[in-house]
Amino acid sequence: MIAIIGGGKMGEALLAGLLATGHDPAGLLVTEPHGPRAEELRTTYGSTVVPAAEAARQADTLILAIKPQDMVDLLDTIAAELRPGALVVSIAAGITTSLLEKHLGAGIPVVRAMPNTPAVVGAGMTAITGGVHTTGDQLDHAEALLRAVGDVVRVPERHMDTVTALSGSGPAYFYFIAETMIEAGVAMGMTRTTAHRLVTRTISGAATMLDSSGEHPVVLREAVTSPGGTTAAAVRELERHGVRTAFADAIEAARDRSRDLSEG
Ligand SMILES: NC(=O)C1=CN([C@@H]2O[C@H](COP(=O)(O)OP(=O)(O)OC[C@H]3O[C@@H](n4cnc5c(N)ncnc54)[C@H](OP(=O)(O)O)[C@@H]3O)[C@@H](O)[C@H]2O)C=CC1
Ligand SMILES: O=C(O)[C@@H]1CCC=N1
Repeated sequence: MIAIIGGGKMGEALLAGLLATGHDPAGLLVTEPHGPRAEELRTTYGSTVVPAAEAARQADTLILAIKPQDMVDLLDTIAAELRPGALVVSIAAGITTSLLEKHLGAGIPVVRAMPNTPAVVGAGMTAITGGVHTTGDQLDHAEALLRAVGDVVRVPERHMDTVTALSGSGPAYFYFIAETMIEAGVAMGMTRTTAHRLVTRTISGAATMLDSSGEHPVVLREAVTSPGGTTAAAVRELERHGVRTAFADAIEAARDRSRDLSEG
């Protein structure tokens, strides 16, 4: 039995992704304290919604998908209820394996994972790292579970805050770019529907090409940049406005915020 504790944005993305890839709804429990939200998850996914302590008593694998700020209270609630041998996977930004271990008690195997919302369409990117009591088989199990909703990499824990800044928050940066490009098209007189289609397909086409070609993005960008042409004019404006530095600073800020979250 798998329990997803926290039926918010990311908990739902994992739930939807696992169900879409053939997980039996009867083998999935959800914990969600907010009544209307719990009802929505019941009706949309046929989920069984139970309190956290009950989920801990029943599940072999618990996925903790609550806010980092709520984590310590939840760990203290479930610690005494866990089934022997249960694996606890936290997807909370900034929450370290040592904090999980400290509150869950001696010997509990934990995995710190950082997924992203494209998991909902099976195109997630997740990084995982194990705690001191986690065996290779348990890490394999967590990887197999998350692989159902996308790609998975293993990283040393010291990189998890950087992962959070790159791929955890990453989809938001692309939605921000998409939003900005669509608005630019609308400002130039194009219909919102057409601008949306042009931008969406351009982003997904560029991402597919980047992924499948294995080329460095600079090579692909140069292929778009005709001498004396439109792209060169656009890129010069991006550089003039410091967009490269803005991205680097934004990603560092996300990394630093992830570090802060482990301090409560
Ligand atoms: N959103 C994203 O793209 C990603 C998020 N994450 C991580 O996932 C976690 C959840 O984020 P997100 O889904 O965005 O946040 P949300 O606020 O959408 O979801 C959190 C959910 O957990 C519920 N909750 C709060 N306390 C408990 C509890 N004790 N037991 C069970 N459920 C509880 C909340 O209910 P209520 O609102 O009533 O408090 C809410 O529905 C965070 O730790 C975040 O760092 C990781 C990767 C990507
Ligand atoms: O914004 C956040 O804190 C979470 C973690 C990564 C993506 N969303």
